[in-house]
Amino acid sequence: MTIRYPIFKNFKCRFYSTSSDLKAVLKTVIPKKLRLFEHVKKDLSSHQIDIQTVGSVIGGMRGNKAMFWDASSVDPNKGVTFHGLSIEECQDILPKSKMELNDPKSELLPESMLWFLLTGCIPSQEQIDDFSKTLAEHAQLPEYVNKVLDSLPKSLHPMTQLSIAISLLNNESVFAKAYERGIPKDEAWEYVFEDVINLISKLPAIVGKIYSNTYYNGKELGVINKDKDWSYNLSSLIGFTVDDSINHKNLSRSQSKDFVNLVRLYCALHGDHEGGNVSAHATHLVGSSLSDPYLSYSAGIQGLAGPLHGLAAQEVVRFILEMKDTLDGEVDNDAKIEEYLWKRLNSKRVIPGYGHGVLRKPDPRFTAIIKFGNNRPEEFAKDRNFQLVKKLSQIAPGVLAKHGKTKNPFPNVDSSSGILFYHYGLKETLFFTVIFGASRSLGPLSQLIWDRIYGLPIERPTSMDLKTLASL
Ligand SMILES: CC(=O)SCCNC(=O)CCNC(=O)[C@H](O)C(C)(C)COP(=O)(O)OP(=O)(O)OC[C@H]1O[C@@H](n2cnc3c(N)ncnc32)[C@H](O)[C@@H]1OP(=O)(O)O
Ligand SMILES: O=C([O-])CC(=O)C(=O)O
Repeated sequence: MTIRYPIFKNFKCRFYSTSSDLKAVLKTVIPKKLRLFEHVKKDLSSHQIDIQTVGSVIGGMRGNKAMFWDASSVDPNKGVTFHGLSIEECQDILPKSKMELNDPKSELLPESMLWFLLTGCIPSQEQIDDFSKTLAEHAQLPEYVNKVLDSLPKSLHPMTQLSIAISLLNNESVFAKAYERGIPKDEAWEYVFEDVINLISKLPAIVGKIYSNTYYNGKELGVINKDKDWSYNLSSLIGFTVDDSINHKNLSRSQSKDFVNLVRLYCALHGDHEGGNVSAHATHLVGSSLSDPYLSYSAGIQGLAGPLHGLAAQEVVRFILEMKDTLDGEVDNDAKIEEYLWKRLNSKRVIPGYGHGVLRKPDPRFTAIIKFGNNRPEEFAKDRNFQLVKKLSQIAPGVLAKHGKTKNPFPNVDSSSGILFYHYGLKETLFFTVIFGASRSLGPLSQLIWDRIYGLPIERPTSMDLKTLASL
């Protein structure tokens, strides 16, 4: 058995376990983390971190270091790191599909990212092969979830359907049942763990069902293959694989492989972005009242469904397509693009896919996704939408800087991803954020398990009224 130990600086997993049982591996990591947590709680609780300002209280708590989140952090200039590793480092070191080990274009698996986020340990290929199988074995949806999804109007936004499906699964919650029965606080995480794995296992089937119901009259588009990874199965269930789906977009074998790898990359990269973003924060907040993982993540999904957050993924594609029409296909006409952007800004609308609450440089996730397209010139060299996305990333920062409002005129992750899915035939723009919703489960739900391991309290900040603020 090959075991891949972490090779990066400052990154040691002393209690590395070869078990293919994720929970067993997690148990080896817990004691050390708990000791550190106890030290922080006991010895450092009164240490001051930052000065609180009125601007932050009325300004969306921007810059307020008020949350505890362990698996990822976001540097304004460098972007996200996962347990200290950059995107490229994760791409290099996290296990890929066992079927594509020798393919340089094969991407890291979201389940590898989940394992890493949760344990801080780099999983071996064998661990991930087994874990993918476990996820696939639990993928089937209970019949009542299918029935409720079937009963929803096709006009209901796919993100609303997603939050409904996830909420419904609260009926399965072993944590909620155990709590009702009465469990000691320090055992809660074990039930939360089970719910989290069950929920993540079922996301491909939920995504597939919503896609099929909304756009294909409920027709079965593909099946789960228990020997395949989570992203492959998600791709099959929306009809994009050659062997396990109807392949309704007539993708060649190589295009279908690309599509699956795009889903893998997209989902691994969108998995976590520290704790303060709306979807992560909402999941954490709701979970702090001991709502089970299904209810907590459903709240996260409802936050992701806002256009300033995850829904920007859909808004960008619509924006790019509309702009291309207006430009009459002249996607390299800088002057016309600038004019288009100014028209939008002057009508007091945002440029979707640009700006960020934390980042102050181009989002490295944007860059990684553009690289995915650049590495496939046979597909993307002539794709005018892709060309326009790249062109825009050269022109929009100058325009936004001149406009002078946004603190960050650079592209964020949402500005590139959708148009690549679009290229392979996934053209239903309202659906893009649903894939984001499947991926964002990785980080916030891992943190939710740790929230219960640490026994974090209910989140309850204090609010202030205008009169009090005005009198400061
Ligand atoms: C996965 C993700 O969630 S990534 C973000 C996805 N969202 C988008 O792409 C939507 C477009 N972007 C935005 O609306 C913002 O940049 C956000 C929501 C991402 C961040 O918001 P903030 O932290 O408040 O940004 P910032 O402090 O720079 O905002 C200052 C001003 O610039 C404006 N601004 C920020 N970004 C943009 C933009 N892309 N286009 C036009 N104006 C913008 C804000 O609306 C705000 O205007 P106001 O003073 O009239 O209220
Ligand atoms: O960090 C944020 O606020 C938004 C974002 O990019 C994400 O959640 O991925």
